[in-house]
Amino acid sequence: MVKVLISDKMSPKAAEIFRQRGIEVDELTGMSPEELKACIGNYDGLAIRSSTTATAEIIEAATNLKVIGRAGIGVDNVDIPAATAAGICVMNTPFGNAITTAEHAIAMMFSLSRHIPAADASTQAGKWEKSRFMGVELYGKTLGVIGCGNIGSIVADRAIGLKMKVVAFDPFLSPERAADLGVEKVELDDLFARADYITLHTPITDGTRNLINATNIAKMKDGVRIINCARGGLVVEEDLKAALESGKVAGAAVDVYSVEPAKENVLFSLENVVCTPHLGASTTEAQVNVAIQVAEQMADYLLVGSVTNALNMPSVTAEEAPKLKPYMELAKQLGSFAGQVTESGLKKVHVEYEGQAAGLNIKPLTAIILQGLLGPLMDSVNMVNAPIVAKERGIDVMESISDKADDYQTLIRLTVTTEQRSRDIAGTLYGDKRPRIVSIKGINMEAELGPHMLYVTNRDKPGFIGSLGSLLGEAGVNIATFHLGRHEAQGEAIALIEIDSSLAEDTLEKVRALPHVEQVKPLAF
Ligand SMILES: NC(=O)c1ccc[n+]([C@@H]2O[C@H](COP(=O)([O-])OP(=O)(O)OC[C@H]3O[C@@H](n4cnc5c(N)ncnc54)[C@H](O)[C@@H]3O)[C@@H](O)[C@H]2O)c1
Ligand SMILES: O=C(O)[C@H](O)COP(=O)(O)O
Repeated sequence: MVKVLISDKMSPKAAEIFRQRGIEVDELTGMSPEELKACIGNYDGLAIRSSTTATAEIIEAATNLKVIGRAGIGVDNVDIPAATAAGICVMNTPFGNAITTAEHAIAMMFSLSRHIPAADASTQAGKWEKSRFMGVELYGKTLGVIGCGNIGSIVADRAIGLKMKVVAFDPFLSPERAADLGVEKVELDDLFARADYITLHTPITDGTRNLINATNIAKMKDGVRIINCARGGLVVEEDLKAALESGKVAGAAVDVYSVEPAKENVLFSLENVVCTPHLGASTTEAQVNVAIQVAEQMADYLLVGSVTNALNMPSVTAEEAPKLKPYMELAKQLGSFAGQVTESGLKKVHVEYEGQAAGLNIKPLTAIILQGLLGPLMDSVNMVNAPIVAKERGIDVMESISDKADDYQTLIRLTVTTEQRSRDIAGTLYGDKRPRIVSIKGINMEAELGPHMLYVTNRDKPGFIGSLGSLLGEAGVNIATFHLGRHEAQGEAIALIEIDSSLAEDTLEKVRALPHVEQVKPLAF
């Protein structure tokens, strides 16, 4: 039975959905990394929020893991390259908590402007410090949004509703989208120079880490207020502390920290700082949204093979998954066949999808062809990492589609170019949806591949088939099917033979020694 571990506190909806879909669920929250490492090998899926860190070490121990689902947006707590290398799909729920987080940023902006947390504490302590908590209006102020994606654009929309002027810096924000949102797209230094409030909504990347540092703070307006509901690592906390103490920055509202859980932090106890414990996504609505979404996505992946919101593999809808299934098998066979007969450095791979195959979602099919192709040549290649491995090895991968498939309704043709030669193999599916190989090196044949195959290329001469049959018979090897093809009489010919057991090395040598034989390869599928 498929098993999933929920290792962070999540709406009960997630476990409910897994169980409804016939998946066994354990909810073990608050585990130490050692405890997680000890048990992760039992699970096919891992559902997390931000408290669990899926390190390379955890992933190495996750010998059965197929999917990590993040009930939320940020995946900086998952070692995606390690997951990819291990063939584990990593998915998140990119929209489920966006409104909630944007609302938190707006709430933080108000809290900061009107000192609400400090005023609340003071008032409830019996003081009546009316003059201590003089605030500022948001009306007419300029808000600088850094990162204008899902959350940043909702923040911008709400701020425009509050009659603020919004300027945004985001290298991927198109002028059209900026116009639609009603924001002014600006360069970063311009934003620093103009904003009364700055709110951060980028992921943490090499380009955004430590973005709010002493140098950039110096470019900001005196009395600027900064809101961070994205990731702690965007801010050099010591630099922000110094700027808050000097008054350069009038206030900061902080939901996320460089180290979490933040039991202590240099920003704590400063008069003009408002802090929340990573609450951006913590509303009933958002948590139900992300829990339902992550459980459905993970269950779909584990049970149906559909892929939604994955960060390291192509998407496959639930509707596409059953249609793709037999093609996946065909793609795997084509790739694996080519990989097993390829002996020198791969330079180029061309996959042609013809007829009905041309109408499919071809990305996952190409990925599985590459897995089959590279698998016999290198360790640890899987459908998730195969396209990356191919790119890293400098293998040029080309895909093309054509409505026409000559004699077939549907066809996939794989052409592999090595340092020495080009080889092609094509396959189809008939009504029974079982893959058939219909051409190898341009020689037509029709073969189903079994677990043990023998691939022989030879000159087409009388007597060859008999002597091969006798040799296998004498070696006690039973022939299940025998497929032949040739270019022309006496020309290049191919025999593809399914045998009931693998061949011993000495038998293989005898086959190689038969007259007119050019190449002999045992193949396993
Ligand atoms: N506090 C919370 O609880 C909470 C909740 C949800 C999300 N988040 C954080 O918020 C971040 C943003 O979420 P989102 O859904 O809006 O993501 P998103 O991917 O929709 O938007 C991020 C935007 O940042 C932009 N960007 C990337 N590099 C940039 C750079 N160097 N400078 C400026 N912009 C840059 C991207 O182009 C993109 O438009 C997430 O990565 C996550 O870490 C925090
Ligand atoms: O990236 C996110 O979705 C937020 O940081 C929310 O994190 P959480 O699920 O731990 O609240």
